[in-house]
Amino acid sequence: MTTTRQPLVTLEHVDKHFETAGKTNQVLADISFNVRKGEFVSLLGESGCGKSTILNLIGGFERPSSGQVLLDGKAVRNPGRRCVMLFQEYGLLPWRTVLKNVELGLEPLNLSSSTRHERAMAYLQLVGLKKNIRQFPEELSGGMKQRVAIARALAMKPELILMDEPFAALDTFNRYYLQDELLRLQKKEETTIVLVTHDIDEAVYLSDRVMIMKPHPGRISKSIKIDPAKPRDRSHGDFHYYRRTIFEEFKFTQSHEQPDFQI
Ligand SMILES: Nc1ncnc2c1ncn2[C@@H]1O[C@H](COP(=O)(O)OP(=O)(O)OP(=O)(O)O)[C@@H](O)[C@H]1O
Repeated sequence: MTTTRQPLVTLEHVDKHFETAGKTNQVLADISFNVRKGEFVSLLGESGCGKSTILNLIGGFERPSSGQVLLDGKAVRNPGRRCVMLFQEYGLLPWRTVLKNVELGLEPLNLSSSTRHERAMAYLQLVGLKKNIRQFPEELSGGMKQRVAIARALAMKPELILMDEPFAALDTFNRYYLQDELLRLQKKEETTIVLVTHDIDEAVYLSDRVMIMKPHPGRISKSIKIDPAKPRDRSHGDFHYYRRTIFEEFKFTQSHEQPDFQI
């Protein structure tokens, strides 16, 4: 969509290792890629190949062992307000209601309390939780908790959203609905999104580019540009072409075991 724009995110020759029980575990090797402003990029790869670690590096929650991670040309050293991370485990505060959890993300933004309330309500309506605003997280299903987390991230209107399997706990109907809403809002607000997923269908539906990762150590093996205009038709031949192209990338390297993908 916005392929002529400047990079917002740049990874240059990033290596990452962790020291665990006296042993070095090299998780990422020589990762280099850009994400342009307004672009939607997915990271797709088997469990443990380092996808979440890449998000943590971009978000400033981890530092590279070597190489660098840049946001708008400046080295990322800490988490900042320009970027919101949507965690797998929702990150909701159990003692705050649904509404107060969404308002929480807006508290540092210096908005009036009425603006904060209105914005939180608008995004809760978007994710279909307007009737649940006074409930607490423990009273919600996993999918509902994730919808609260999505509403909170979107309400903050960040330049960059990092999403770690945000739709995995949702049923198909809610997943498709929220995927469409996410694309609509992303286009309107020109948000840049990096998504981690195991779901090939989801990656093809949402992304401008899919980065395929291979493990041990984690590296980018291929970058596939997804050309058809959005919203895409999941039943169209083009869509199946991209699904098949991506699936083939895994099929021949993992013949010893079943890939943990949804297709
Ligand atoms: N803070 C940490 N300390 C030690 N090891 C870590 C840490 N974070 C991640 N790892 C290791 O790095 C490797 C990659 O983990 P990561 O969560 O990035 O993979 P992933 O591809 O996102 O996996 P999944 O799809 O299962 O979420 C794993 O072996 C994991 O144990």
